[in-house]
Amino acid sequence: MTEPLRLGTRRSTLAVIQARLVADAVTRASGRAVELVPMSSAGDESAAPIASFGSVGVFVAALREALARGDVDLVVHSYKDLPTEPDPRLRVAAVPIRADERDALVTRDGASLPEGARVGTGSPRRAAQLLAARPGIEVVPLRGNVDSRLGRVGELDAVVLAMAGLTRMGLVDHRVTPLPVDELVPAPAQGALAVECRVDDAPTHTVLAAVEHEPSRRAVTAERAVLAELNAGCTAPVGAHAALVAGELRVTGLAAAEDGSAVLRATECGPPDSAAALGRAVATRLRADGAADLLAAAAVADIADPRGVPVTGGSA
Ligand SMILES: NCc1[nH]cc(CCC(=O)O)c1CC(=O)O
Repeated sequence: MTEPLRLGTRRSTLAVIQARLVADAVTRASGRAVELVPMSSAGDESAAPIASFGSVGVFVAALREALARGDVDLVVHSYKDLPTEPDPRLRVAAVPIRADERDALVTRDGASLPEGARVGTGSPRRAAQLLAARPGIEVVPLRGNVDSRLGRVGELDAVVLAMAGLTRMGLVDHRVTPLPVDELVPAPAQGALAVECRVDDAPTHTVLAAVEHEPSRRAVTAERAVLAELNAGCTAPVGAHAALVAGELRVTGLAAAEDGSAVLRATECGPPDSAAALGRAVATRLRADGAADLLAAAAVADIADPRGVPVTGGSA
C-alpha cells in the first residue's frame, strides 16, 4: 500500500484550513491519502510587528526547512507570503484554483466609512491606497491573526482583511464589504495557494499536478513578476492584479508612498502565456514613473518607525 503524503502546516486556524483544503483536493483528484503534520514557525511565536523582522517570508522559512530536510513531502503557503526569490531546493508543484483575490473592509454594520474613520491595517499597501482614496481617515497599525484583527472592529471603525482568509474561515457576513480590485489593488498572488515539494521529488510532483489550475498559475506568475522586478517584498506598498479579459491577460501594478501622497499605476495586456513578461513590463513602466524612489522611502520609514503593536497569536 502507498504511504500517505505528509503535508507540513503552520498551526494557525487559517493555515490548517488551507492545508485541509489542499489535502482533500489532492486525495479527490489522485486517490492518494494525505496526512497533516502541524509545525511551529518563528513568525507564529513572535509578537514583533511584521515590518520589524527585516525580511519577507518569516512565516514560511520553518516549513521550507522541514520540507527540504525530508520531514514532510509537501507544504502549503498563502502565495502572497512567499518571497519572490525561489528556493532552489523546492518547487511550486501546484497552484490550485484561486479564491477571491479582493481585499475587504470590515465595519461594525457594513456601512461605509464615516469622516475621520479609524481603520486598522498593518499593510503599507492597504494603508497607502486607503489614505489616497479617503484623505480624512486615520490608519491604525494592526497585525495578528484574522480573528484578533476582526476583534478590533468596534474599537476601530473598520479593519481591512483579505476576502480569501475571511471566506475560508467562514467569516463573511453583513459587516464585510469587498473592495473592487481597481479601488484597492490586492497584494500580488493574494487569494492563491502555493503547494511546494522538493525539486527532485518527481513522484510527489506528479501527484500534486492533479490540483494545478493553469489560469490561476498564470495570473499569479504575472503578479509576482511585478513584485520581483521592483525588487520589493510582501510588506512593500506594492499591489498587482492579473485577470483574463477577452482571452488576454490584463496585468495592473501599483506602487505607492506609504502615506498615500503618491500612487503610481500601470497596466499591460497580452497573451496569457507571456504572463511573466507582462508583469515585468508593468514593473518597468512603474519604475520609469519613479516607483524605485517611492519604495526606497517606504522601506526607510519601516526601519525608522517599526510599528509597535501588541498582538495575540501569529499572523493569519
Ligand atoms: N499576510 C497575512 C495573510 N496571508 C494570507 C492571508 C489570507 C489571504 C490570502 O490567502 O491571500 C492573510 C490575511 C490577510 O491578508 O487578511
